[in-house]
Amino acid sequence: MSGEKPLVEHFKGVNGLDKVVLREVKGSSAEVYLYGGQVTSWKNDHREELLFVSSKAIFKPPKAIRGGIPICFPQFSNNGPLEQHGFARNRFWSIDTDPPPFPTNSSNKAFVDLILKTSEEDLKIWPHSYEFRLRVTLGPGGDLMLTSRIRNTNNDGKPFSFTFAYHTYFSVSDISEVRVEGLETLDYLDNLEEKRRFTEQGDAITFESEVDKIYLSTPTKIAILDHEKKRTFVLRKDGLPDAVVWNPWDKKAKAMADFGDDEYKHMLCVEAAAIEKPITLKPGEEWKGRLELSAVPSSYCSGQLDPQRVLQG
Ligand SMILES: O=P(O)(O)OC[C@H]1O[C@H](O)[C@H](O)[C@@H](O)[C@@H]1O
Repeated sequence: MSGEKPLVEHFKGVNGLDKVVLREVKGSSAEVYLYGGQVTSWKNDHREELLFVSSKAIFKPPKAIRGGIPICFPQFSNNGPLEQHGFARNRFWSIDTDPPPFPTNSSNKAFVDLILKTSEEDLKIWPHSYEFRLRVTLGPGGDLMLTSRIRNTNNDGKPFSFTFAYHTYFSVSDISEVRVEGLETLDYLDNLEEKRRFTEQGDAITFESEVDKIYLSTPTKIAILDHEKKRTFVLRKDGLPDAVVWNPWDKKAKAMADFGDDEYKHMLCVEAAAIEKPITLKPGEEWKGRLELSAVPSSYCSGQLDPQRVLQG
């Protein structure tokens, strides 16, 4: 081991906030802030950043960090009485030193376990006792995997319900060069049309204006093709039937204090989520939601390959 960097290291990040850095021998890495339990960086083995974080992101409570992978829990968006996207993204998580075992691939050695639990303060706004365990793993090939395990620990016998999203901000070369595959022909709720339900028409999804849609009952695999970068992100998910696609475009970008005016050109959110049908847990029950991201150089970005093969392969 001498001379080799450890796979998991603890550092102070922006504003002295604690962060954990995961590395793999070939050079890929990931960073996780305890604030928000939020992944803020994922780099491939060429050390290229794959996630978008705004240059104006505010790393300071109570503001959530703008970019990376914020966790929306126990409420997605404004679909309920809580603050937008719930409170998990602006709470301090802890390192989970003794996580209950769950099946994993033994070749995955770069991982960190975080935990968020009920606090006296949060009981006032969401009167439920829970344990939220998050494992972030960087695979030997540079894949990024997030597993959330949420348990109802109420001792008053009461169930609780929640909605959830991994609000992933992908870094893209130019939004007008990007195509999303896997959501064609699906039904979606349009947040820009009072959450009315529509059916997606036509081919793969491309971008030329603001978009804020919740696609329903989506396949487990979605691809984001970046023609200019010749890179494809493949998103695989489990336990998360919905997928949000969001780009604020120019006007909304200008209205956000923690987002640069032109940054909308270089990001796209595709969010594995459970929104339409909230998850309900009885005391003692646990829910699991998994997201797996990979970034592959894409010769098939040229459109020469059948996208169905890409999605099913
Ligand atoms: O500004 P935030 O609270 O982080 O939300 C950013 C965006 O998140 C999701 O994608 C929602 O669908 C959007 O409606 C919202 O604007």
